[in-house]
Amino acid sequence: MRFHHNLLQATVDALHQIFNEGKYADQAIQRILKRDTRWGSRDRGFIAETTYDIVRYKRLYTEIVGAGTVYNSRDLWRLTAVWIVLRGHALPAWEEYYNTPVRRIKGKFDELSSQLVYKESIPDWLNELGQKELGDLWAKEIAALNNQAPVVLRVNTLKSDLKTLKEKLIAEGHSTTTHDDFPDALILNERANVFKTDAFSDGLFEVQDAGSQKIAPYLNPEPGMRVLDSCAGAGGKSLHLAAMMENKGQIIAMDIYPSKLKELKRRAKRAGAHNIETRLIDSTKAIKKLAGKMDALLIDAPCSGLGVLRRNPDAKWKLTPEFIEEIKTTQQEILQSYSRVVKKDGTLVYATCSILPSENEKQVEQFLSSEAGAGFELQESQNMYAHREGFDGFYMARLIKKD
Ligand SMILES: C[S@@+](CC[C@H](N)C(=O)[O-])C[C@H]1O[C@@H](n2cnc3c(N)ncnc32)[C@H](O)[C@@H]1O
Repeated sequence: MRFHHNLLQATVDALHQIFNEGKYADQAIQRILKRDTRWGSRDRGFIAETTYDIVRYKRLYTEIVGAGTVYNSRDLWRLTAVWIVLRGHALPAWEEYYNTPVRRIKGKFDELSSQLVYKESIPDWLNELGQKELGDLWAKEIAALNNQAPVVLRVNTLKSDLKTLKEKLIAEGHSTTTHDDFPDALILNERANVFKTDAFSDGLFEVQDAGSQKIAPYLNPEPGMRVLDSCAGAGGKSLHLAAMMENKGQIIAMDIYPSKLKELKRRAKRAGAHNIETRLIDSTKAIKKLAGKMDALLIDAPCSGLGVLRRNPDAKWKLTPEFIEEIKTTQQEILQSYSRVVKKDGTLVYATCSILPSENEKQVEQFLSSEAGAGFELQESQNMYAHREGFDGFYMARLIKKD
C-alpha cells in the first residue's frame, strides 16, 4: 500500500484535536477534510477511517508506543506507525518513521492482546461494568463494536420504494444490497458520501442504521394515529413514523433542544413529511397538556450510546460512570412523567441505543412496578447486538396501557 504524507499529516492533526483538545471525532474529521479541496473521496475516506481506527484502539496503541496522556507530535506520528505496522504494511521512508521499532510493536501487540482492556481498547471501569452487566456476552459484543459500521440507508416510502431507489443509486455510481430482515434498508456495498447524491437531496432516503430501523415499526404505527415522539432529537424515528403513517394523522416531535428540532424540520421538509409538529419541552406543562390523548408514545431515550460505539468510538474515552448513573435517572424520570400521555389500549415503546440491562430491561421493570407504570403491561421486548445481528446495539420494549 502506498501512503501519502499529507493524508497522514491530516490524520495526525485530527488526532491532536481529538486527544489533546477534547474535540468530538466526527467534528474534528469534518473540519480537517475541508482543508484541501483537491482530496478525492478515497483520500477523505483514508483520513476518516485511519483517524477513527486510531481513536478506537487508543489505549492499545498508546500502551504500545508508551505515550502519556498528552500526545506530542512525535507520539501522534508513532500511533500512525503502529496502525500501519499492525495492518501488515511497510512503513514509508519518511523522517517521522525513522528508527520505528517494528518488531517491538508486533511483540507488544501480541503480549497485550491477551488482556481484553488492551485488545479491545477500553477503560477499566467500562470493562468492569460490561462484565458485570453482560457476563460472557460482553467480550463478543465489545469486539463487534470495534468494527467499522456499514452505511445503511432507509428508503423514504413517502417518495420512493426500494427497487426504484436502488436503481437511482446505481445510476449515481453506488451499488447496494437489500436485507431480508430490514424491509426498508439498502446497505452500501462500498463506503461513500451519499449525502452528495441527487437521491438524497430529493429526500428519497435517510442514512439510518438497520437496528434503528426496527424501532418505529415496533410502535405499530398506522395512518391517522396520534403519536408522540418524546425524545425526537433531529427526527430519525419521527421521519420513519411519518412514512409508515403515510403522512396521515399527527406526530408530535418533542425534545429539550431547539437546535435539534430545527434540524428535524429541515429534514421533514426534504422528506416530504407533512404530519410532524415540533414542540419544545421547556416545562412540565408541555407533557401534561397531552395527558391521556396519544395512541402511541415513543421514548427513544437519551442513553450511554454503548450500542453505537462503532459510529462514535471516541465515546469510549468521553463516557464516565457518573454520566451513566445520571442518564439512568433521567431515563426513569422520562418514563414516569411522559407515560401519562398514553390513552387506554395505547402503546408505549421504550428504546435505547445501549446494550446495558441497567438502561434497558431494568428501567422497564422499575417503571412497571411503580405507580405510574401500574396500568401498563409489557407485551414484547427485543435486544439487538452488534455481534449477533451485525448492526448497532439497540433495545426496545413495547408496553400496552391496560387501564
Ligand atoms: C437517542 S436521542 C434521540 C434520537 C432521535 N429519536 C432520532 O431518531 O434521531 C435522545 C434524545 O433525547 C433528548 N432528551 C434528553 N433529555 C430529554 C428529556 N428530559 N425529555 C425529552 N428529550 C430529552 C436528547 O436531546 C436527544 O435528542
